[in-house]
Amino acid sequence: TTICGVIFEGGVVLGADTRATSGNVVFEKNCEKIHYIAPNIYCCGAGTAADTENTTGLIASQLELHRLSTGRESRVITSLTMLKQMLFKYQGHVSAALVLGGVDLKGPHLYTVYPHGSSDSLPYVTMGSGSLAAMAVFEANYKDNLTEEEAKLLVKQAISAGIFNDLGSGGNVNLCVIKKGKTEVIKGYAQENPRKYRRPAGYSFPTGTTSVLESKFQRPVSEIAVVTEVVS
Ligand SMILES: C#CCCCC(=O)N[C@@H](Cc1ccccc1)C(=O)N[C@@H](CC(C)C)B(O)O
Repeated sequence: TTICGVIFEGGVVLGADTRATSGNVVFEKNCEKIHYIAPNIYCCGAGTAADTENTTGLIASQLELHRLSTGRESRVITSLTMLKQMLFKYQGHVSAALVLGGVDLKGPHLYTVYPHGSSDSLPYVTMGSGSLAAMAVFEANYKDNLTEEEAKLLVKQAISAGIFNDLGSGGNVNLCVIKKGKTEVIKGYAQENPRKYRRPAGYSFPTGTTSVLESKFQRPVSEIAVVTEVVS
């Protein structure tokens, strides 16, 4: 996996690839790694798919109950505390490495959360097996006060670095742009690995190619038993 996030002048841009692996095999070519936490908070996950999905899903659910109780927009710090306290409780056995981002009344926020429960707050972050390729792009190109378009392009370049240089990453680039009062999930922002040879759309056998002699639903059961005897 290659996941990342960057803070820009109007909010946060999160990015992720779409490959799931099982050893050397591509298990899924187009999977979702940017998870909903709250209307103004999203979270990218690396590690064990089941752990990232269930951890983010549980906190999203708990935050919804919290919003219903307080009547207020969720704060990013609340989701951070809930995520890290759960991961720490499980002493790293829940393998979820997260990039948490959002915008709340205090402004834009971006964090990393590690499987053991530690976290960092930074202007740009990368996680997953492709994080070094992505971080190289950030270290070479990040600057403060990026525009939205600059931020989206930088995140796309960082994820693409993982897609092309890390075997654990691949597929498309998905983005999530979070601003005050507006969140946009962009699936397939970049699709740089098109399928070369698409197999013919369906087979075309003219009707009657294989004539149906009779349907087993018409024959009495006894006859079917006889046929089976002959075969065995
Ligand atoms: C078997 C099986 C399905 C496992 C799918 C599965 O979680 N793959 C993992 C790698 C992994 C981990 C632990 C055990 C096995 C395989 C994977 O692709 N993680 C990516 C992110 C998730 C959200 C898709 B990335 O970090 O590379």
